Amino acid sequence: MHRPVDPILTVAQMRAAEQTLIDSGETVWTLMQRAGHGAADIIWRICAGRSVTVLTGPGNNGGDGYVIAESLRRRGAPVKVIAAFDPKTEAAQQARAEYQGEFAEGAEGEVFVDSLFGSGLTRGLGTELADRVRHLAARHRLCVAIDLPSGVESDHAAPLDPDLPHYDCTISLGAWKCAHWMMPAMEMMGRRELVPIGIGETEHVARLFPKPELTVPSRNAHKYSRGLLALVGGEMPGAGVLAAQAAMRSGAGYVKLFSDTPPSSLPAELVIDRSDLDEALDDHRLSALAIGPGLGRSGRSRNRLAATLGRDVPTLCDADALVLLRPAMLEGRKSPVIFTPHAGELDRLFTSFDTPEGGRLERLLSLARASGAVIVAKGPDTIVAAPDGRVAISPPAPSWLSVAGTGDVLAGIIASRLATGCSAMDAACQGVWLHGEAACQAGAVFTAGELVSAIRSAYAACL
Ligand SMILES: NC(=O)C1=CN([C@@H]2O[C@H](COP(=O)(O)OP(=O)(O)OC[C@H]3O[C@@H](n4cnc5c(N)ncnc54)[C@H](OP(=O)(O)O)[C@@H]3O)[C@@H](O)[C@H]2O)[C@@H](O)CC1
Ligand SMILES: Nc1ncnc2c1ncn2[C@@H]1O[C@H](COP(=O)(O)OP(=O)(O)O)[C@@H](O)[C@H]1O
Repeated sequence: MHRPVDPILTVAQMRAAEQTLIDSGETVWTLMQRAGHGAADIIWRICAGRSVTVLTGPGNNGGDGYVIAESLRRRGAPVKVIAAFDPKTEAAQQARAEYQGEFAEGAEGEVFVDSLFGSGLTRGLGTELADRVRHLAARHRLCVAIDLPSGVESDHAAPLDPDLPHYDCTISLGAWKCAHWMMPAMEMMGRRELVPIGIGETEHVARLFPKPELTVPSRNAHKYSRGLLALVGGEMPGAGVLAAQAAMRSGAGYVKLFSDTPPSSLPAELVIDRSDLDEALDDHRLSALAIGPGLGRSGRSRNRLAATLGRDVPTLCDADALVLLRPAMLEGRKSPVIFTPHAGELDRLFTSFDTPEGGRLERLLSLARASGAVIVAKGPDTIVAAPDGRVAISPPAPSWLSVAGTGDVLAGIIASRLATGCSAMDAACQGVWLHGEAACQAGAVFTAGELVSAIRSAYAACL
């Protein structure tokens, strides 16, 4: 992936980025103007002449609200401001002074703009303010949050009060923040819009990963040059077959299943190697291995995992492999490893690798460093963390993925990308993206098998 991708900043990183702009000659006022006018452009399109109520707070987020209100007023939109606080910062006071429109105490209308608190939130709203926000949200047809919904602590993506409203649109100012893309807060955001305010390349905690750019096989490609992937099966080989079917559609030229007890019905193109695992693993042409789907948790399964990880070949571990995995099994390895845990498997990995408590991103990075593996933390907000400190967050995938077997499909896709020669980080990001896109293409209520069928069109969309 070579395209520039969107950085995601912590609140401290956002402040540092704003300070860099101020050091280069901008002022908070000019930045607020840029942010407010950019947000007003979006709200103007949303309100389409309908009445707008802007709730303002004491800080610069409130200041943005006044800039938005004045900008909409000048264009002829019916606007009212509800000032929950007097402005405290210089820029917010200036914005308040320039606003020439109406004020109200309470209002009903079409569009509610929440400009109460943004990244400066230091505590929960408390009953009175939270009630006020809920009440206003309920009395307007559309709700728009400026920068962040009020009451959301951004770095941990945490709503600090119960039952805060869900918004139709959240307009992020300057750069994305963690809460825009991480659960549980991301659920409240609605459509996300970003207003640039001139922030350049900056220190960031994570990136939002973009659509991968895949290529057609070279003219002289053959099955081995495109990558030989072996899925190491176990006690329940059906899951391995599902992963293999996904892998066969995700780039690798040759996919084998190492299993001495394969299911009776198999796709004709899937090659089964029933020989002793050590013998099968001796193939020097193997470009990647994957183990976990259907492995089981017996002593034999543990031995198969140890034998697999004992080969210094890029390897993906999923499902039962993550439960059986012990740090000693990775000793001496030089080739990359990818772990694809769901929340329960992730907790076990934190225990196995003695990962210190901490914020979610911090903890994933600690696990990546301790294990040397790229971690794909699956869920509604899949996060990929690498041992070198890189973190990428997936754009949200359809919740129809919450059905048995879709994790096996993801494991097959990522392992296939790994077999093609991608780095572990690229394989993980490309795989998660293809999986999410396949889910979009599959529509509603699909099975894991139907998701596999949709990989082809997801792949084609990346060529
Ligand atoms: N800086 C820039 O260059 C630009 C910044 N921009 C904008 O600024 C926003 C950040 O502004 P900000 O730092 O002033 O914080 P903001 O969210 O308005 O609130 C802080 C105030 O609220 C108060 N407070 C906090 N929590 C509270 C609670 N629960 N209940 C009650 N009070 C509470 C807190 O007071 P204190 O904690 O001291 O009591 C303080 O007075 C950012 O999101 C973006 O919209 C853009 O204009 C672009 C340029
Ligand atoms: N609510 C959801 N929204 C988006 N993606 C989801 C959701 N629930 C699960 N997924 C995705 O579906 C897959 C489920 O994987 P996993 O839990 O390992 O299932 P299984 O073990 O049954 O194959 C993961 O890729 C996960 O990110």
